[in-house]
Amino acid sequence: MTAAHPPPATGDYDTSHSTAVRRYNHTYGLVPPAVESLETQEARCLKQIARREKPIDKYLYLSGLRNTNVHLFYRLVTRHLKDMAPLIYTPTVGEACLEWSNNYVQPEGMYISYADRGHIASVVQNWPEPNVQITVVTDGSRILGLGDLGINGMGIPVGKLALYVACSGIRPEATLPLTLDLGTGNKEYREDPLYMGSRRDKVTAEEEAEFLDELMVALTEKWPGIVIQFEDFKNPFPALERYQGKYTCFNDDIQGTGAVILGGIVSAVRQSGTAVKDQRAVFFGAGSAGVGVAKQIVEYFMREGLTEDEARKCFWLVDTKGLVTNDRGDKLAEHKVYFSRDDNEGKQYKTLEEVVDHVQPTILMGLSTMGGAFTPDMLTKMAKWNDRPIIFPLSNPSSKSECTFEDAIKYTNGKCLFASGSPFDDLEYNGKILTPGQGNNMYVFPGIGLGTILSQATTITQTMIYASATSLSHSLLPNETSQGWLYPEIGRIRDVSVVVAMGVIRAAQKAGVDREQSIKGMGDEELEKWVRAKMYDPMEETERVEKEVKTFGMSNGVNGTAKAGRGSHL
Ligand SMILES: NC(=O)C1=CN([C@@H]2O[C@H](COP(=O)(O)OP(=O)(O)OC[C@H]3O[C@@H](n4cnc5c(N)ncnc54)[C@H](O)[C@@H]3O)[C@@H](O)[C@H]2O)C=CC1
Ligand SMILES: CC(=O)C(=O)O
Ligand SMILES: [Mg+2]
Repeated sequence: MTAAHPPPATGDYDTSHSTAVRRYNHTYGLVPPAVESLETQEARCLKQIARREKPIDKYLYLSGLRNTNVHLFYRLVTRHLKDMAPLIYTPTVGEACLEWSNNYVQPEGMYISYADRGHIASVVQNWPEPNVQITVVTDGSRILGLGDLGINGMGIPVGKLALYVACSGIRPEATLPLTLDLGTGNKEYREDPLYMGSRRDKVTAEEEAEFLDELMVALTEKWPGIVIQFEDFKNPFPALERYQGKYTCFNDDIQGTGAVILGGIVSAVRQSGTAVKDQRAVFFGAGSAGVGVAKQIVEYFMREGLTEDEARKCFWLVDTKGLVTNDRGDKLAEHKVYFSRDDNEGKQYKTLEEVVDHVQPTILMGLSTMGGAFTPDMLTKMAKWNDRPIIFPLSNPSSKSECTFEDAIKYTNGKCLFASGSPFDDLEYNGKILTPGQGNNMYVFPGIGLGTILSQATTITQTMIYASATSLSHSLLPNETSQGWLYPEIGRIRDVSVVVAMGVIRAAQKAGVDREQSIKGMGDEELEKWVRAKMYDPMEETERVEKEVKTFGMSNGVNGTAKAGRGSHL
């Protein structure tokens, strides 16, 4: 390659490109001669996936595909999302993270180490894509329910951003998977010769805060307006508080999860037949997700007419030490204080069983990382106390789910309203096929990101997050509602993301944090068209490049240098 001809990007190797495009991109002769239809390409991929037995091998094949033919990867994922999401996201991404250093083949994102402090900006400069619009950043300290995986957590930013591209049409090259190498509390990794992160213990909270301050400046100076999504940090509350009014950022585990579960709970409460004021929710897990979800539902209960105190009192949070109470004797982490109970009359409830018996809840929510914690006995009791108990085992991946769909149905005699964080298969029960809901933030974060980018919002307000939840609940189609579904069919997620993005845009406009002037006066129909037109569609990519090369190539001669097909992370 000469300096005048930068090396082809992965999108340029697409076998659907015509000879003219291949000549233009200097890939002629670098791929097999046949010019293939999208159907032929897809058939080959599906065959290769089917040939592999283990989900992790399918994951590795798909990673390879994304890195060699990015648009084909996204064509496959968008057209087969129900089958592909469990492979590129939870549960398989959990296994991919556990084995990240062992399976490493190629760079797929950016790593910034604690040793880089003082010159983070210069590391950020190395990212080869000029127009990044969104990043998902983790320090790997709480990857799904799998604990501190250090830099092996990179699978999560990569997976979440793949969903951004597939589900809300953000262009692949506008995404930056970012993993902070701040040490790991995982001794096994630190001693593993193949582990690819720093072999030091986790930095302190103060050291991390200082590091993040520098990172936020570096990211926003390089890419003004960049949306920053915090993901899978062990204690993300302080950073969210510090940055949410200052940068265009949100925390997916607190806010995205809060919104997605709120979206499902609105339908579940309606179907449960129990009035909002009579709802009693036991939350197993009082961390980022537990508190984030509970707070979001408090807001909903208040909009339904309860006072804040009445709404707050509908929640009983349980952590490793039992029911969170004022007089438990330990110093509560700040984020738990809001829900701490004062009506326990001096009695402490140490286990989930005790709390469940004490409260007799209408809602049982699991965000604890404790697989199997919802026992048959608890599920049976939930069905005894309620016509339609709400059972949401939300921990990921599947091995951490507080119960399976099968157990929830079996022990509640098919009565429960169910959603889990990771997918479960449909189930036949009493001659009927039952479909489980997937209460996973993947239903909202793509729309939150897209709406924020398109409205050019300066910050992501609580009203924008709330709007994502209500938009999600409104996105259910009549045939989905009539079957009692709590979440839309997963294959429709691109349409759902449009609805969510529109809700987010409207909320940004109302809050006055938007900067995109051209859409201010648009009605809903016009706005929807505008949003859809802005979305990357991998199905149209071949044609788009073809046209671009025809126009651009002719005016620049055959050896043009525009990277018409660029689209990889790197
Ligand atoms: N479905 C979804 O969209 C989402 C699911 N999650 C899942 O929720 C789980 C928790 O995530 P975070 O809240 O961010 O983690 P976290 O570490 O902030 O909180 C975990 C909570 O569970 C409690 N816990 C842990 N072990 C326990 C035990 N043996 N007994 C009682 N309580 C116990 C901890 O005390 C803590 O309150 C993870 O599995 C994660 O994958 C998180 C975000 C989104
Ligand atoms: C889904 C997600 O964000 C989590 O499990 O952490
Ligand atoms: Mg997460």
